[in-house]
Amino acid sequence: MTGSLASNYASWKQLQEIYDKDRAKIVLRDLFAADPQRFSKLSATYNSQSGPGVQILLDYSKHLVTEPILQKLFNLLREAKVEDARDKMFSGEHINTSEDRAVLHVALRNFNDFSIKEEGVDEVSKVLQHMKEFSESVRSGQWKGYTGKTINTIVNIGIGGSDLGPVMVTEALKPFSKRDLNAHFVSNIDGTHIAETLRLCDPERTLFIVASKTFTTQETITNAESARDWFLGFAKDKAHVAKHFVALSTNTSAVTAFGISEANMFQFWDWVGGRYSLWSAIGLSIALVIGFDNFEKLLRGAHAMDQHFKTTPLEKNLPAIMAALGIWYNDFYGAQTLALLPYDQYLHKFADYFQQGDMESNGKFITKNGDRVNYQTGPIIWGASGTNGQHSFYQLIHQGTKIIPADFMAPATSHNPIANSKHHRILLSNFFAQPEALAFGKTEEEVRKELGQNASEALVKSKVFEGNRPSSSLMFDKLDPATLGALIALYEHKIFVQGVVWGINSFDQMGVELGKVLAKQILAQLDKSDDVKGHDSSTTGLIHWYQAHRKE
Ligand SMILES: O=P(O)(O)OC[C@H]1O[C@H](O)[C@@H](O)[C@@H](O)[C@@H]1O
Repeated sequence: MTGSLASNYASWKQLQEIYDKDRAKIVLRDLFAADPQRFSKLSATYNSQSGPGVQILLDYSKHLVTEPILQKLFNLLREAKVEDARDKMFSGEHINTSEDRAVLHVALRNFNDFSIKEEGVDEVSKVLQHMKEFSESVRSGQWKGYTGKTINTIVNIGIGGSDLGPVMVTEALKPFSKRDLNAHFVSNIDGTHIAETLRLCDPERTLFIVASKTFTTQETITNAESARDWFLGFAKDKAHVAKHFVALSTNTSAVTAFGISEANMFQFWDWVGGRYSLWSAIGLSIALVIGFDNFEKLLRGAHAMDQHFKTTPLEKNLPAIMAALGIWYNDFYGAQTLALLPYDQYLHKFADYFQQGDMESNGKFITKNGDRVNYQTGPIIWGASGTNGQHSFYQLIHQGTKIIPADFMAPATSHNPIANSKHHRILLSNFFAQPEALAFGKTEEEVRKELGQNASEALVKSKVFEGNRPSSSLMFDKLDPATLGALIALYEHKIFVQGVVWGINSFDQMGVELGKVLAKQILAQLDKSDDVKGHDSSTTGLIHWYQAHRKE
């Protein structure tokens, strides 16, 4: 079986030929010199067609592409039937084939716009209403803890998709937050995480949000049980749990078995993937922190990007353009990674968030048909906010031996225009300078001119920047809820398009399961050295060393 492999497409083969034959000719200095219109040709502006107005500029002119290459990349998307797959997703077809599920995070932010027939979709607005009422009652002080005090701290207990989205979004939208409501996020099973968080909490004024799609995740359930034990150490009476614990889940029976009543449960559905769930009840901590109206703006911003993705021809479709460029580097240039580099401190968790979003979605070597791919699939996602990264890893991006495509992003206006916007102007000058330096570098001739005749050969060589290092630049007005919603949806759909081209299922996560199963087996063997069975000598040796050294 090789029918499902992307490398069989005619356009893939043509792209390979171009790469093999012409890549030495793809030089950004020359391409820009030859065409003064390159920026206007290879940039696109997104204007939201609904919801709060959002504009995003995508400049992709500093990429190692020509117009014919781009055309071939769009041909590839068409050959892979991206538009067809997109329509299937939006109509609720079970495109998550291995789990026989629809993929409908778009339905969570749809506001009854597209017609989608799938069980649960008609309950979305009811859950949103529940989230609205609950978040308003906590924020207004109407909701009281067991001693009649208002809530001043929320603790979201969840991991993976039930943690990273709320963490990233609440950080990104801090300017919209209720500053006197503390928000903490506990994810790691390491007892240090919950212990250090509980030190910051007053049991009379803390609300725990247990966020787990399955409600069986070992880390989350263990952390939630420890939080409940800690709480009952003060409150004593189990009846008080109802005032301090709520659950976000698809699993009603497990939630009630934990002791949280159905009235305090916020439901979602199996067609919401964990890493696509911040739009669902999993976003409750977001609604609590920024208020429901802002949460709704986040959803509306994402929905407007959904409309763009659904209706815009591929050549002007931002997610499709970004997906196409990613494929060019990943599959032809052999790039291993994609760096996400936001020049906005509020986006400092953006790369962490899309590490799961992209890598859990497209880190697959088997196609939906069961073929092993003979090309690269999802990239390694990493990054940090600017300008911090410049003082750490940018050296390698500029002068290292690897090609590292990067997405730079920045707002035109800062939420904190302190010192007369001096900080923001310095920040943005870096945001403009880095992609320029990466693309155009510094030639030997330029270095010699700068250093003068007496400079040693070695010094001259060490200061040469080859350039031709590709990047996108994304700009938006100001980081507000709708803009963030649009940005997240943009990357979600980029991931989707790439998954379709590679022929993989971007919506299961079988790879996460093996580690979980093995850890459970080992947990049962940790007490006695004789119980340690069925492992290789390395694993056995490590467990024995732990057993000989532990002090508790
Ligand atoms: O919300 P849950 O069910 O606790 O899952 C949390 C996480 O578990 C696993 O790591 C994966 O399945 C992730 O996709 C998921 O986000």
